[in-house]
Amino acid sequence: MVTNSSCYQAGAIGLPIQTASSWTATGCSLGFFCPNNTAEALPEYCPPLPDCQVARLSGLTCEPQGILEPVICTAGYYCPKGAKSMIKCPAGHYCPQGSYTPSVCGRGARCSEGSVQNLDFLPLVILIIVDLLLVSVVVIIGCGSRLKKWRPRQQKRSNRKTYTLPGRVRGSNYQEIEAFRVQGEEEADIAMEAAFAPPQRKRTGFEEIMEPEFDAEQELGDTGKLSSDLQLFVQSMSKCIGGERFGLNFEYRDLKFQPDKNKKPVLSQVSGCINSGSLWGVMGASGAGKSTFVNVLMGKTPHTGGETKVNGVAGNMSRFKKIIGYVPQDDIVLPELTVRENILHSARIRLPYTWTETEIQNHVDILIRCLCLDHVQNSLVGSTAAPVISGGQRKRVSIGIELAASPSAIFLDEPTSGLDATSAASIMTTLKALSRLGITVVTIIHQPRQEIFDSLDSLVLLGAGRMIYQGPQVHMQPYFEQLGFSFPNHGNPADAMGDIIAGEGRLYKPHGDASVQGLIENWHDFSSSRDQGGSSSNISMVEMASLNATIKSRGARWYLQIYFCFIRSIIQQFRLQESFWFEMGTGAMAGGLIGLSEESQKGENFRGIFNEPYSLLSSAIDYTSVPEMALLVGLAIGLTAAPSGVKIFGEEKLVYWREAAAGHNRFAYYMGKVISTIPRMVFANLHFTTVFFLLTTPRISWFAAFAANLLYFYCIYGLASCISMVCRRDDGPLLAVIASLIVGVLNGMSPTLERTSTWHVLWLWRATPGTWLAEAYFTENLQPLEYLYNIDGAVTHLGYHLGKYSLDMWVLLALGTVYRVIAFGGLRFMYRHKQR
Ligand SMILES: Nc1ncnc2c1ncn2[C@@H]1O[C@H](COP(=O)(O)OP(=O)(O)OP(=O)(O)O)[C@@H](O)[C@H]1O
Repeated sequence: MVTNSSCYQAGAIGLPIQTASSWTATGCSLGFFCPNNTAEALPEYCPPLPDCQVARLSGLTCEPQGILEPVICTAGYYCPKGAKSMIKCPAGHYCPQGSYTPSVCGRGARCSEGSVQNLDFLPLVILIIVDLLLVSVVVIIGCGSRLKKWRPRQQKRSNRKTYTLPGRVRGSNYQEIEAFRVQGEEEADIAMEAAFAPPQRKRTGFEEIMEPEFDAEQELGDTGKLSSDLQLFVQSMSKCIGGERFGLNFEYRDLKFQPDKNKKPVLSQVSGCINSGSLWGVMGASGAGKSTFVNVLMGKTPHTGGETKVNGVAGNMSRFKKIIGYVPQDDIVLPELTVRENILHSARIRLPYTWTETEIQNHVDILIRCLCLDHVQNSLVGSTAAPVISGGQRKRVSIGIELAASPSAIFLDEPTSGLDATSAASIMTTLKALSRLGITVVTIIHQPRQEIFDSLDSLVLLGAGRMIYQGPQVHMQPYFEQLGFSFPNHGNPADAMGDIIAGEGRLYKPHGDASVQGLIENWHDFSSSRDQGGSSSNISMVEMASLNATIKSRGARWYLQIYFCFIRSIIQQFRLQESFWFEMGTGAMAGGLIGLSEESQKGENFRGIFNEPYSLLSSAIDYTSVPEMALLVGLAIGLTAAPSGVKIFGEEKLVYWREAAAGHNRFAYYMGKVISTIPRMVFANLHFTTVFFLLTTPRISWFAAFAANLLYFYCIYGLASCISMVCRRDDGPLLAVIASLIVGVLNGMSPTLERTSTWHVLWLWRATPGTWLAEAYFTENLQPLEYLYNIDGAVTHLGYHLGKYSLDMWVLLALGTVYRVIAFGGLRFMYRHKQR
């Protein structure tokens, strides 16, 4: 029997409203208990007293306003169906407000009786274990590499020690003394003699070649006379080339390059040929067209007129890019890798796919010895700002990266600029030796010193994009003298020549025409009347077929290239540990700060209108705490991941361009990078989510939050890689952070998605990962409360979809992938644009 007296008994003003329809045989609705109700005394809502009204408007619950009013089960208690009173939450469980059954706490949680939230420490324990493992791995690898370096040093030191032993054995290392003891005096003597034979320093191939008595032609014909390193290198090369003939012969006739926008050609009427077996120098004043000439010859820049032939065969030059090496002026090497690692990566990617790892390692060993880099092979290359090896050694590494691919021709852009005299001479010695191996070596050179100039065999002199001279270096001076120029008796002829071709010829020819234009015309007349510095030696069809087969066989399979790029990137990240640990620290700190701001809510981050018929009992609604939490998560991940994403993708554009031009698989490079960021994202996310979760204790499960956050990390890394493609290196981190803040803020909290749809810009919000992250959080935090609150009201108000967690995850994955595709497309576009 319903009685109105219940309200008056409580002193409330107004008439009671029957909520009888909610009454079932089992009692009142889930999450409530109705202490005084029976089938005869049905639940009633009594208008609240002012104090209670204030409390409800503040989002708090208040005392029941009548004895028949249903009571929401308070936090720390649960109210099973039909219960007449609340039951305290048992130990090992937690009971937020409105619980009808206690929820089991996590395995790592310590939930005492009456707990309101699941404070699970298990993820924190896992995080600590993971960190300890990571630190151990770092320490073990660090010790391992130190030991690797320390052992040979120790070996050397112990070799130097002198021990006095019976008999005539003197001076040994510990092992040898042991050998002496074990094997007996006579046997040990033999061992000692071998051990103490004065160390024969191997002369490198290049030293051997540059000996005055060295007869290159003869020695190349008879490899038996070459030094052992060089012999091995020749063998290795010939295995790669598929024969003894390494070099490419370039022939060009009336070569022209005129960009679309230029009124005048950059290069015109350039004819001649460059044969293998000698060291060529391309010289000319600044802007004379040297780089353009070399780029056209290599096939990097397509010529707009004339004809080029390689080994007598005309066609697209770029098909030879796998067997042509190009050493840029700036040493584009990876500073975090060692000398050996830089060269080895190139060898693994560019040598024939049929080569085994042992063969590749042997090839690299020989090459490193030939380049005199064996003593620094395990040293980091370092950057120009913080060098570890010398400038000359860096240049050798840069050359080694190209030689590792056993190229048939190698082009170098000012390989001696910025080097001291000794290093420059040494580089030229190296190049000369390479040319003697039969490799075609062409180098752009600026104002060479006398000894460098003397080491050149042949010259190509350009002026205003036209040919001024091409032929043997020793014939250059007589040629100009015959034109009326007089060279100083004791100066460097290269200096005088440099002045003449730069338009300062008047200094050396006071009378008559000394202009560049005159020189061009003279050469034109001269070359028309004679053979232009030798003719290109054509090769037979069989040799050409073999060359084509060689080109086809070059390069590791694409999936192996992905693997090699992945490994290289992991090594780089390992060497840049500070940045890794900084990201982990930032993740944990951001998780902690957000967690602290949400901690006071004790996991109660949604309050809606109670399901009918108890809607009148509802306190103030809170629809925005969940999207607000997602917003903070998005911003925190943006701050953590964006700078790292830029650093990983943006600092190596030059390396990418160099490798792409050398025929590396561009997709493999990018994929290797992308995959290598996954462990980093997982660890950073583990730090962020664990700390954030521990303080916030939201209703979303730890795994669901981890997955959503991880995919958001994936999106931010992708976005950062896009940013790094379009902006300057220095601006990258800041712009990436700004972009990640924007996509984080556009998450549908304010303005709501509902509102944006009325503005017809919902698509913009739906195109940002922030919205999908917020929707995932919304779904996972609200769905468990569907029995208690009218969730549809929140859905209608905000515009998120409910129950679409999987879809949200897929969309986040897709968005992150789209960002990467855009970044990769941008990288390719910029590469093409750069080539033009
Ligand atoms: N793709 C291009 N579009 C327009 N102009 C170009 C292009 N390539 C080269 N040039 C112009 O052609 C001229 C020759 O350029 P190039 O780089 O070949 O000269 P260089 O002799 O190598 O000069 P430097 O010694 O200063 O490097 C320059 O004035 C350059 O601006």
